Amino acid sequence: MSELLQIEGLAVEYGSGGAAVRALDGADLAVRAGESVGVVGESGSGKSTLGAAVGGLLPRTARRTSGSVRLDGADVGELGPRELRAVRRDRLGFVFQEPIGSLDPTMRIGRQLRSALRGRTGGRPVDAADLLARVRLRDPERVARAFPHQLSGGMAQRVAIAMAMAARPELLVADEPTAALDGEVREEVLDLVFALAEEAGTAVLWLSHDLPAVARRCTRVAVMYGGRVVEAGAAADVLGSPGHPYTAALAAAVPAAAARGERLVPVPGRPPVLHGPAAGCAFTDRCTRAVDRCRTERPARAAVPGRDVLCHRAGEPRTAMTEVHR
Ligand SMILES: Nc1ncnc2c1ncn2[C@@H]1O[C@H](COP(=O)(O)OP(=O)(O)OP(=O)(O)O)[C@@H](O)[C@H]1O
Repeated sequence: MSELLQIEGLAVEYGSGGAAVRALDGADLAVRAGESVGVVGESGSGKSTLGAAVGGLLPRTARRTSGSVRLDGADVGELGPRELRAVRRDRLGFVFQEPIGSLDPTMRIGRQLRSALRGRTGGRPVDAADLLARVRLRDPERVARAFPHQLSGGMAQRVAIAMAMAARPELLVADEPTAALDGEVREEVLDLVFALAEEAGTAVLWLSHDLPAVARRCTRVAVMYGGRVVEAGAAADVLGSPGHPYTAALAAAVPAAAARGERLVPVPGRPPVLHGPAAGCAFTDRCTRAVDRCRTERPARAAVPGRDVLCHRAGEPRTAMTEVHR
């Protein structure tokens, strides 16, 4: 399968001068057509910046300092505003944490759907109620007549999903789409996202804090730390036998481990805020396996079968890696 999305060595900084925050520090990620990839990491690891860069949606204060984001081989960063708008309209869909933010408070939902989808349905007229029914909203006619403030969070997110998926995009970027929702609604909304994506053959890039939830729904997982993807591979492999000490720590902190009587071990310390390229591995200060070179030498992709791991010690036996955090 060919890569639909290919991110290579992507570095993005917010602001300028010595105070600039380096949100991405050479991130690599590939997504194939139709597959679902979960990107997990603590707050500040760079997930949202990565997602925004995919659609050329970075704010004005952000600057790409190196690397590339390619969609079917074309560098998104090199596109002019018009081409970029066309890519976003025809090939990409976005769903964010706060659906209300992507809806116009002054316009009824039906009208917003029609206006957002004008020119995106291959000449077919936009049937707002039908689109709303497809995201399993009850009484879609009534929802179409409603204003955004009249909807619950879950309903508004379904509307946002309807907008994002109506043109059957090749790639849906879902940035914590359920973080603001309650447990049951959260699962329903996630079910919906993945069902619609599967039906349309849409690849999903899901940015999340929740490693086990991602492992349940995604074929592949990418773990971010300090603005880099430190481990990527098949979901079951990455969670089942982590190759990076940070992934091992995240996996060990999963509540299911507690249910089995194992001790939960959070990662002591805080993630870094970078003001330039990390000299070595950004996880060094929190890593119980760090050696001298971790501090001074940036880890390159290690040769671990079936996955990409950025760790100087990745070639060592996995059992030793997981024991550390138990
Ligand atoms: N608009 C901005 N201006 C300045 N710094 C920013 C901006 N957006 C993000 N950052 C910084 O960039 C780094 C990466 O943030 P980002 O939001 O991409 O991470 P994240 O993993 O998505 O976090 P969260 O899960 O909290 O959304 C952080 O240090 C953050 O403070």
